[in-house]
Amino acid sequence: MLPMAALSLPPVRVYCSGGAATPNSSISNNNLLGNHALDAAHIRRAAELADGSAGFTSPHPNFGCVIASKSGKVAGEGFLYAQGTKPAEVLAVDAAGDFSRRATAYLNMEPGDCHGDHSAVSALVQAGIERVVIGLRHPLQHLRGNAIRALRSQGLQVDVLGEDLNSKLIEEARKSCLLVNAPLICRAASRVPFSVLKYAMTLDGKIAASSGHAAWISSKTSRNRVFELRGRSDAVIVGGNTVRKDNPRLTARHGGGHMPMRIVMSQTLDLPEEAHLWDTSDVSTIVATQRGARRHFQKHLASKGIEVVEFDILNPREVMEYFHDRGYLSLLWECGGTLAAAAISSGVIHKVFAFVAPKIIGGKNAPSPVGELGMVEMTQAFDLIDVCYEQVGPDMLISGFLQPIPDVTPVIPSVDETFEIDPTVTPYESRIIFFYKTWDPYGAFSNFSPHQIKMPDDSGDYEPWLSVEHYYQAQKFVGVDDPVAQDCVENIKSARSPEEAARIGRSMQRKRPDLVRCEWESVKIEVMYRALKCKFSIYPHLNAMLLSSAGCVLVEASPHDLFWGGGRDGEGLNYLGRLLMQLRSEFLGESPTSS
Ligand SMILES: NC(=O)C1=CN([C@@H]2O[C@H](COP(=O)(O)OP(=O)(O)OC[C@H]3O[C@@H](n4cnc5c(N)ncnc54)[C@H](OP(=O)(O)O)[C@@H]3O)[C@@H](O)[C@H]2O)C=CC1
Ligand SMILES: Nc1c(N[C@@H]2O[C@H](COP(=O)(O)O)[C@@H](O)[C@H]2O)[nH]c(=O)[nH]c1=O
Repeated sequence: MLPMAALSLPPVRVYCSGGAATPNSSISNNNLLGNHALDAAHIRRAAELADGSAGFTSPHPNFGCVIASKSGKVAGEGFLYAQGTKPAEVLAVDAAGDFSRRATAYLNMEPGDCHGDHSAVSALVQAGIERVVIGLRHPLQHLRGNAIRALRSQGLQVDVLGEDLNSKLIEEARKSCLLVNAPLICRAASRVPFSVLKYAMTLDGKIAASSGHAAWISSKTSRNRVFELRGRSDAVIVGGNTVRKDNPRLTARHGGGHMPMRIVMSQTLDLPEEAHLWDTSDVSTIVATQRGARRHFQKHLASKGIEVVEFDILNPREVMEYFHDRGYLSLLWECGGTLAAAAISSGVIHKVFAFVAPKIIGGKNAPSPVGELGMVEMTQAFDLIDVCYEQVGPDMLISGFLQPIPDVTPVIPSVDETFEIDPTVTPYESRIIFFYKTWDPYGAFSNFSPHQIKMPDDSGDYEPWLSVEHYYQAQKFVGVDDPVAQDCVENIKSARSPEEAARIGRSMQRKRPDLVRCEWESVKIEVMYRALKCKFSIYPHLNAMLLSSAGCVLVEASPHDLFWGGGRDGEGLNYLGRLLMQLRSEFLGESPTSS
């Protein structure tokens, strides 16, 4: 896990995703702290907890929860480990047990019950929580205010920082909540993924020698820290020249954690035939290029399993908008100064991590971290915000925001607020319903939504599966007479999140295609249909959501999965959307062909 200094929070480490607090918790003496101080301290702790899965799972909205008894003592804690795992609130009330009665729950962020099952809200209500203190309203428009309203309607007192509670201490606590979900907030407001530019430079401001040699400027300790930063990202990006000069791997070698994808931006596509990035056995690579660039080389990359995405104009903003639509939350730029300058100029970089090594290399033509920005006076320089200084081994790490974390309150009104402004606006009604990420409206249509299903095994006994994705991925290897395939089924089954299940299934399929059952291509649609039918039969609220979409075309907005998804420009087959529509017709008693 990345030390909390990366978020400017106190350096508290969290090792488990749920658990009872130690009896001599430091936040226990109500007499010493005023009410605001106590609220602020517990909210800060919830924010620390929320960061607990960083580096272990792919980036997702971060939730932490602290349950404190009347005396102010911590009775239970929890955090969301991964998308699709138990909500922080459920873990915390479980850990607190009977101490939850009449207790106060502290949440760094309003729960985003995106699947209509309100499990976080229900857990708090059923546990007998009396008061809920919330650090931040949910930044996503379609979720903002829903849980707060639901809790209040159940008679719980809800205090939101900055609305119901105001003071300097509260403001500081709220800041920790903003920091721990900065990627989500920045993404929601700017419609591009949260982007961090990271570089290592010498004391005289060079990122390589004049020859282009750069290994290594920063110390091993700093480079280990970079592995952790990579583990917190959906993808790492470099420019074509860094591939040519460094032949990087860009993997997160921090020990069993989340592995980001690799993205190369190259206009010319004049890239080496062989490169570490073309080895996709552990993690995939996407090359973003100019439309029409070196088609034969595109074919060469495709033959190695590299996805090539063509852009009419290859600039950082277009590329970032594309990856936003593809669901990416957080990206790490590890490019040289040329691409870094283009990215800063187009306003897509939110944060900078600069490792400064106490070395001098000199060199008139040695590259620097940021190329031409067109500024002529020092007064034009960008001032970083919320700057942190930290010594890492012999190096100094300076980090800060290039843009302030947006205040989502006035920018993104809730659905209710929108409706109050313009009653003709019905945000959920459109002829086509796109769904993709589970936190999107209609995210429950995704196979990654955390809804357990029960499916019959070979002998007809019903077995539980944590999600449709778990079941679907495992079916690829079921019945194959090889211990590796059988292990893989078990690993998928016990994967903690749908994303992890997908990663295990896809990577095994890529590495060992011989272990995939031979009839898979002809049965996979049927497998998916049965799993979906179970999911939408056993959860009444999902069934209602599906039926409420009658009349709308359902499209899984996956730009890269051209079989189950709709593709970037509608070129995908959208089999997931089709199956859901078929199922909807079946539930409505219409003939499946009518949809
Ligand atoms: N110390 C450190 O932290 C780091 C050091 N380095 C060092 O930096 C040097 C490379 O620096 P640099 O040449 O700046 O490398 P970049 O990573 O910035 O690559 C530049 C390339 O990015 C591609 N590109 C795609 N779109 C754009 C765009 N819109 N604007 C600009 N470029 C675009 C082009 O590739 P194409 O030509 O293929 O079309 C361009 O040549 C190497 O010596 C490397 O070792 C690199 C990264 C980090
Ligand atoms: N030289 C340099 C860095 N360079 C960055 O790291 C990449 C190499 O990554 P990998 O192949 O995974 O080890 C390289 O292409 C460039 O993006 N990073 C640092 O933290 N410190 C350093 O001194």
